[in-house]
Amino acid sequence: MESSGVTTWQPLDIFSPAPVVHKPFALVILNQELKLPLYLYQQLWLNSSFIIAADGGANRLYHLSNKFSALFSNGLSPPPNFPLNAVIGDLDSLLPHVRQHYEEKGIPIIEDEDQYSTDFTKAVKYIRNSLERKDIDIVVLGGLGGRVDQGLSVLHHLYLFQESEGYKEGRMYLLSSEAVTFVLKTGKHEIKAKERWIGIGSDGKGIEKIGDIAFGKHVGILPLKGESMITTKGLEWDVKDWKTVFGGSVSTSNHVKEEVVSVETSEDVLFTIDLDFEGPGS
Ligand SMILES: Nc1ncnc2c1ncn2[C@@H]1O[C@H](COP(=O)(O)OP(=O)(O)OP(=O)(O)O)[C@@H](O)[C@H]1O
Ligand SMILES: Cc1ncc(C[n+]2csc(CCO)c2C)c(N)n1
Repeated sequence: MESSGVTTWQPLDIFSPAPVVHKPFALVILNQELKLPLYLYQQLWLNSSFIIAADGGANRLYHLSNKFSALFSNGLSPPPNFPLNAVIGDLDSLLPHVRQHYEEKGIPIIEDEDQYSTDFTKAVKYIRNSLERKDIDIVVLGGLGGRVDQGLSVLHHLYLFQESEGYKEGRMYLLSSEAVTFVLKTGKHEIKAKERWIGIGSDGKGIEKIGDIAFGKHVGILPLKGESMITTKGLEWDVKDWKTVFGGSVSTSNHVKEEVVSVETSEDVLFTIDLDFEGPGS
């Protein structure tokens, strides 16, 4: 979505029951607790076309499926189904019974012993190496909580995996239960920052329930590689030709003011905005 040199973003569209800007995306499941409500996972699965677990990420998905299936034990509506296309990694975290479960379903378990790349990067490369998915957008389920080296490695690769101009390799979104984070490359960006979706899900009692997902008000814009000059519009503390650099100034805990936030940046920066949701199944 690029018009007149402006890259537009509508990140919450990944949860939309009728996505307007997103084609089906790939999901990568990291080995981090899956804490969103059920209806949001259902919508993410409906909106995605390829789902890869990075090693122990498969344990998390297995646990999620079991947790929600338990809610559906009265048989009034079918339990949620979270299909998986492959598990990849050095497989030191994949639990034996989880491995057996997915093997019995015929899901490929791909062992890659490389000790110079993480299981997250193995998963992303696996997606990018498949011809028909080489430029698909990727939503990464996992966050920056947990191990600091892993979190920073994910951020580092969010940058490395999107090196070409114009997001030619596809865009990547890091999705935790708290926030959506993505890389703004050099240039002008407009981000729809006040969206809200009404999600429809089931609670296992045969009743369709409704939950809401929206962005919260908190925004951070952080330099990724050296210093960057940024100009923003639509935030409570807007800046103009402002130098951001670690060791100098960074914009954290800023607040969204307008429907659309615009950011112009001289170098790639990270944009993060928090999530606000309610509804059944969490
Ligand atoms: N404690 C953690 N904190 C943050 N992220 C994590 C953590 N553990 C795993 N991840 C993410 O999930 C991916 C899959 O995790 P995995 O189950 O393979 O754990 P690992 O063996 O410690 O990871 P790796 O082999 O990639 O170093 C990792 O590559 C990483 O991106
Ligand atoms: C300088 C350097 N530091 C750390 C590692 C270790 N390492 C990096 S990624 C990875 C895979 C984890 O599944 C491992 C073990 C290395 N090879 N080289």
